[in-house]
Amino acid sequence: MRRKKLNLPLLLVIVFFCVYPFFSNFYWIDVAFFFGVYALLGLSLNIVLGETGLFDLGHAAFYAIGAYVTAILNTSFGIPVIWLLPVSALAAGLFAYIVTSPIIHLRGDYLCVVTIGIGEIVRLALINNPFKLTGGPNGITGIMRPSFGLFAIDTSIRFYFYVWGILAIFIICLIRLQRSRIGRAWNYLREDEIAAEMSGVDVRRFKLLAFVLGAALAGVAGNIYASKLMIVSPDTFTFLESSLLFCIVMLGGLGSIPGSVLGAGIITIFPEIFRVVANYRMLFFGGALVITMIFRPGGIWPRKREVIALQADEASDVKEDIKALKIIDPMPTSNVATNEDTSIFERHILVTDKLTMAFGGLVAVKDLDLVVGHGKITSIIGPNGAGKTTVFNVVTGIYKPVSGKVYFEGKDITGLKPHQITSLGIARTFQNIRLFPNLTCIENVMAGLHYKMKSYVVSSILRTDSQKTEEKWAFDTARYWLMKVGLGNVGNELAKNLPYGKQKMLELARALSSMPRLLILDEPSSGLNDRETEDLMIFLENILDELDISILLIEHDMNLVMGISHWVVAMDMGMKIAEGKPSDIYNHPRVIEAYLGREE
Ligand SMILES: Nc1ncnc2c1ncn2[C@@H]1O[C@H](COP(=O)(O)OP(=O)(O)OP(=O)(O)O)[C@@H](O)[C@H]1O
Repeated sequence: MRRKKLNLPLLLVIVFFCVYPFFSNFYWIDVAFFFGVYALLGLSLNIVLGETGLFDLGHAAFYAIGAYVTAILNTSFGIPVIWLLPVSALAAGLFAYIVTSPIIHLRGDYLCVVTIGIGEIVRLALINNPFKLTGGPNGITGIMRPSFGLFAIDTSIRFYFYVWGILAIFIICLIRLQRSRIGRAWNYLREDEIAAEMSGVDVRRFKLLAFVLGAALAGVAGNIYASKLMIVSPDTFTFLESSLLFCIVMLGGLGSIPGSVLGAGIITIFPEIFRVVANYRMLFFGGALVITMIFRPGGIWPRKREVIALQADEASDVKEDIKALKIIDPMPTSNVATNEDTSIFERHILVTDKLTMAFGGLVAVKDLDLVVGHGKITSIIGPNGAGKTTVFNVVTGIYKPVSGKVYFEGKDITGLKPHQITSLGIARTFQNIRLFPNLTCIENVMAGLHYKMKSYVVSSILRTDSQKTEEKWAFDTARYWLMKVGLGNVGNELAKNLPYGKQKMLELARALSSMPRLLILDEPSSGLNDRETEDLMIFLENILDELDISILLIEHDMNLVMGISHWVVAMDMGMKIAEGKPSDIYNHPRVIEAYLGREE
């Protein structure tokens, strides 16, 4: 799948870093050591801020936890610093889990403010020393140096290789995570949380994972820092430190591993070169950040999406038989109740019972009884504001209904989260396309396969055989669906670069890739020209024949509705006003009245 070739620039960089300390003085070796520590910190924040898009301006708190756990356990209990490396990571990760769990639903500036608060609480706790553990404002001294048996890390050169060795290991791990289901899930939710959730990504879980892993890595940096300086004090873990880490990621490039390392280099080396004006360094970084944001909004070294070989000759081994793509089809686990009365549920894949949804005083959907037949196309029509999209949002779990029930294949799915509903076999598209614009088309389609995949952190880092098989399956399946919707030749293109009509088809491919049994389409033909709409009609009829699928759609294009629907439901002001075969609904007086108004 991936072309492997010798990366000469990378090789030269590695050689340079290996020989650098032998041609440098102690001062500059120590600068390079701190460069390494900041690179670790930058990469740790990059997981949260860059990959996942979560604004964390209190990251120094996790760094502090790692440093203080090392300092306390080493000075009080004599536990060797090297053993405390994983302990610091665990402690910082656990702390992150505890403090971010209650606030993980927050976004943007709200999250930013709360993380600043977390950073300040930790710093003040270290100063106030409530449990007489942290040494108050003076901190803790006398931390031992790390050692591997008799080999002590006690010189500048050894510390240099120690930190860069650990950094190299983490970079490899992070690259592997980036190219796995986990990295993609982080990117999906950074791009569009609702679309990610609707594609089957458990958004809360992956946000927490980003915080925990980011904090654990910062904890490792804290341990290394404490063992080098042999002292820790609260002045190191200030809001300014968190802002510097923020600068590293923003300057380097969001989500870019080399960018974070480069950003760390800028933050550590520049103040040393311009020591005379060191007092103005924050001014410099602020200015640099503003200039970068204006001229290179993606950062100095933005992340390039991986280009995966998609040659036509490779396409021949993709099986046309869709059933063959169900290689991994885990039975979705669900704890939903099964309704005993099976008669209506045998004939209909989706049933809503007296569904009501209100926004404040506005009742958008009222007592709606809706059924969608197995293997049929059911359309909902109605004037603007009739409540059609709200029905979709309730069925797919984006909104919780005020009252009423939603049954899918006889199971009560009311109130389940969108990703749980997706994993049960419902997929949807949105009225205003919701793609992951900065990801490639193939990555967009792979989102639909996320919930069927099992690999997690360890298997992704170790690249186990099952993880590689799963990745290949996801890639082949996504490529199949891209070809199926006529986008086989744009797999590596960023979704945002596609014309509107193709974006619609890409969204459809993403929904279909999850192999849903119910496909929900919100105005699929809006923005398409006549030719494209006709192609869409043929496509929908074909997939209905080919797949074991039912379709529910909202549409304003009456030619499409009347042309392909088996059943039409008309809504007005949140209520069902008529339903029946397309020919019955077309001339139905209540429907005409809803669209055109009552004749005086
Ligand atoms: N999140 C929300 N908050 C408040 N009001 C909402 C929200 N979503 C929808 N509404 C209101 O609910 C009513 C129904 O909206 P809905 O989008 O479901 O209609 P629709 O039939 O899909 O219309 P259209 O064809 O224009 O998309 C409208 O009055 C709308 O303003």
